[in-house]
Amino acid sequence: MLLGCIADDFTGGTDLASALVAQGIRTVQVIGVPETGEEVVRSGAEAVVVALKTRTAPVADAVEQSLTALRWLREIGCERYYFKYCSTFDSTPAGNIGPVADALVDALGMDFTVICPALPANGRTVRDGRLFVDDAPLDETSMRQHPLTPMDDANVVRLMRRQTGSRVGLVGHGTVAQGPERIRAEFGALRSAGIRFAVVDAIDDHDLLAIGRACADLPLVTASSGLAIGLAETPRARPPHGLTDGDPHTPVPFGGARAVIAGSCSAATNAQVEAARPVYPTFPVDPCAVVRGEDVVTAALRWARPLLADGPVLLHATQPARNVMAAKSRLPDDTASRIEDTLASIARGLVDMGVGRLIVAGGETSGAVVAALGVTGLVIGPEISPGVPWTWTLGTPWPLALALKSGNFGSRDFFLDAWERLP
Ligand SMILES: Nc1ncnc2c1ncn2[C@@H]1O[C@H](COP(=O)(O)OP(=O)(O)O)[C@@H](O)[C@H]1O
Ligand SMILES: O=C(O)[C@@H](O)C(=O)COP(=O)(O)O
Repeated sequence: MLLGCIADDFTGGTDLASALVAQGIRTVQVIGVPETGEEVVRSGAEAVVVALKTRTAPVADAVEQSLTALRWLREIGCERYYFKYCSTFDSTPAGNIGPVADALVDALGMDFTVICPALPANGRTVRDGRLFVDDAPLDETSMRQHPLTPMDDANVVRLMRRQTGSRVGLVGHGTVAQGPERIRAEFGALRSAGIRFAVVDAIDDHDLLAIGRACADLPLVTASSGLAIGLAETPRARPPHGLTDGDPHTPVPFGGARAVIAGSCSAATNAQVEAARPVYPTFPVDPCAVVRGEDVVTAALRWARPLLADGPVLLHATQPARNVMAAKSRLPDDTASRIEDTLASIARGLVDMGVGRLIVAGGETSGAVVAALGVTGLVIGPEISPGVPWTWTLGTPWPLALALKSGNFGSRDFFLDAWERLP
């Protein structure tokens, strides 16, 4: 059975695709909705991830794009669906998780599904409906100061209730710990009581396996990538592989110069920039210069050109989240998207100058960069750290090695060590 996945951003897409590949599921990731499904069907994929950039889009736009993706996935023969959002439930005050989940449930003629953001591999757990990052409630982490999706509440039930008129319930850990049959019975009880969305507690992968089994009859689940471990009917012992492994068309990245572009202001990316700054030549992209309309792209590329032959370069707009919040009232509303455009143009210029191995930090930033590079699909390669694989690009004149890193993923030395995972 073909599993059709809709991811609300591009780093989230590679996170999910990598988790599915690790389950032995042949997975392909496409960027946006392709014109035709022929190539995907021919590839023999068992799962398809459609990566959208809908997390911070206006609600109606996010809903429409997600429904278009669902229609396409149905056309190519999918029978089960997975709406992937962030393990820190990143959303704007108006949505988009609730409205998109409602629209997908309606379109599939369902009346019930799960809300399961837990991702224990990266420290995200849900206890009594509250989302924790390691031991801190979500609203006490740097996510409170996120430039686009500040999270001021850790209670996922409440967050969902803000975003949907549908009824939201909770399956607590006491139930989850009793295993799939008990969870399924609780789903039945909630459903009979008119609950449409059940937020499900999960503390570890054992819980996610049980929840995955309990979801076996649901045509749609909504979750972070965590639930992927519970979805393989029988987890296979195959070694992890990408879509085209063993296929004569497997793209081979040509190598080329190395660069890191960081547009995330999340805590992990700040630490990674700090660790790389003493080691790599570094170009800070100044948000004030961007909003003043200075030609930051030309300046950055002129700076990078003579350095590329000697090793990786780092270009970042990254600043501590508290500084970004403090500057917010002085900068125009479209600052974040102008920075994304700037970083995307820099990425494009770097690739034209011979960069063939590129790390991009930040989900929205990755969306902008991937669009500027004309990438149509990604072949999933080796995992660098949980949720971040190397990928090979499809649709570019030659395959690039691209790592799309979620803002808060990866260890402090990620930018320094990631290259070692490349074949
Ligand atoms: N110094 C800054 N000031 C304001 N916004 C910024 C700054 N640096 C980056 N941004 C914007 O913040 C957003 C970060 O989002 P994203 O790339 O998704 O990172 P993350 O994965 O951490 O959520 C992007 O829109 C980016 O352009
Ligand atoms: O689920 C997750 O945490 C990630 O897959 C993800 O979506 C992170 O988003 P960004 O931090 O915006 O990259």
